[in-house]
Amino acid sequence: MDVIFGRNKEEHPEPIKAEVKGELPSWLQGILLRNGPGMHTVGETKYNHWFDGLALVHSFTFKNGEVYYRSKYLRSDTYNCNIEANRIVVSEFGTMAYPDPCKNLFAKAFCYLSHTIPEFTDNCLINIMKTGEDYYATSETNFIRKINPHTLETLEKVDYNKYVAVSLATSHPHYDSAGNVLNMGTSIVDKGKTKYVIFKIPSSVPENEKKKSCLKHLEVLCSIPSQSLLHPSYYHSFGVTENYIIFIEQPFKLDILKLATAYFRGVNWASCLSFHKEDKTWIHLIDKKTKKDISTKIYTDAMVLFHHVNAYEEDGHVVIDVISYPDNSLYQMFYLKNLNEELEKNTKLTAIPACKRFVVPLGFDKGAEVGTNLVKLPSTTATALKEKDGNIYCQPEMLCEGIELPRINYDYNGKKYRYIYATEVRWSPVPTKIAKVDVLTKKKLSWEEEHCWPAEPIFVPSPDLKEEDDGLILSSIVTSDPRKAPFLLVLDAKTFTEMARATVNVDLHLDLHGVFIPEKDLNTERE
Ligand SMILES: CC1=C(/C=C/C(C)=C/C=C/C(C)=C/C=C/C=C(C)/C=C/C=C(C)/C=C/C2=C(C)CCCC2(C)C)C(C)(C)CCC1
Ligand SMILES: [Fe+2]
Repeated sequence: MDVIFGRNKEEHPEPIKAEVKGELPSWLQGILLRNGPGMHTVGETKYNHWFDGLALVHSFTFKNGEVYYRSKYLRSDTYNCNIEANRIVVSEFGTMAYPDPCKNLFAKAFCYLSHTIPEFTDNCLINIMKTGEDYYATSETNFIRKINPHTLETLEKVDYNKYVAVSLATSHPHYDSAGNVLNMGTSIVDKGKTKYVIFKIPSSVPENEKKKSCLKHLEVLCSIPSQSLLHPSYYHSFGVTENYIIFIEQPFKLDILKLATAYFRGVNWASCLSFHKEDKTWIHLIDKKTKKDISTKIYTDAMVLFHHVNAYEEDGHVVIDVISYPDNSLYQMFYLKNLNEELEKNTKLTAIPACKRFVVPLGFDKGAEVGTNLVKLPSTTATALKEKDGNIYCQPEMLCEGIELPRINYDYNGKKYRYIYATEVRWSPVPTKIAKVDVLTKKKLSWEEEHCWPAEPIFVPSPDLKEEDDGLILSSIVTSDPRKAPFLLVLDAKTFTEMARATVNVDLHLDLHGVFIPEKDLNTERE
């Protein structure tokens, strides 16, 4: 399995024509742009964790029935410094790096404080974000990197901190119908406070500032104080509905004192995160109009979640669908020392990922008796019990087990919806299938093929979309058999049958997330 997780991948910056089998609809024109780790060894040094690898951005361009593949390492400051030194000199989440291994601790500290290496990594390997006409590679630090979506060339480095005081920000922003970005980040011990900050990046800039970036007009919408100054919660995504922003404050927390001393203690940042199974998970609903958390305190049992699927309002309730775990074993699973030939044995999750639905009642009867289930939606078995102190305790409904990397038809984001597209996983990090889950009937359709490891499936709506699932699914497929070439799979989203595949004879990397950019959104001047 080293072939898939650990081996450095070659970049292919010049377009390679793929061999298309089947029929691609003529309206499918644009670029599927994806991001993920591609290099885990630099010289003699190796990262510890799969999420540490150097960002390799790749794309499939659809043009008049043909498909072209490209890939290019993000030329981040991190990449450039590492390559120049021929060793890992910039720390990542799971790997603490020391620029000169021969130095003693004091010399190392001096080197660190004198900024001979970039302060924090700009190895943006998780996702792609669109702001206005610009595309950025993103991770979870305060740095994002602009890229050219046509050539995959790396452009300027942007520090969120110039516009909003956050040390961490998610790589799963939301977009409203006008294309404005909504994201959130954590401001750590800033002016004596630790808080979660929700901000908006407009999709356009005033006419007289045409050359400037939308980030210059970033606006803080509101913030939620962290329950603890030195132990803010870790989060990887959040949810939105028409009137609310949903933030789940899980008991998977950062320890700020440990983080601040990690470098000198010789441990990685990941070791400064811990799961407190005795704590509660708080569900915050922030009213978009008042910019405040609703007054009732809502919680559920301790859990860990990375991906929100969707959320919506229905008859005075907020419905929140997430992929959850009973602990943080997912992160442990991706340590490279486990991802070898023995992977199925070494990397066992303690529970398979579960897609759960939480339902929060809004305008409930304040005089209801303690112990009453306040959820009145007939379609769900999720409950919300009123407690003595006025808090509400939510218990979810299980929608489906064994799915991760969820996507939806994004036109239904924040609205009542029916279909989830995701990869299927059981106990180990091997994505065996892609699935379409009908949350109404709980029926599942899936696609699988021997030796195929499918990536996150992306839904592309058809131009004459009438129903939610009128469109295509795009998923890049890595193969574990070296005799079988990888390909980009195109499925009919309704029936989940194969429409076409575009095979490329390259060492395709297993990636994380991405976007499909329809031709109309592509600025052809930059080509
Ligand atoms: C802490 C801190 C810091 C740092 C930071 C960092 C460096 C971060 C990074 C981070 C990161 C970098 C993260 C990542 C994450 C990711 C995730 C969370 C993911 C998830 C995923 C999943 C869920 C998966 C899935 C899959 C695949 C991919 C394949 C196979 C199959 C499966 C499905 C399993 C600083 C210094 C600034 C300061 C402050 C604090
Ligand atoms: Fe993610």
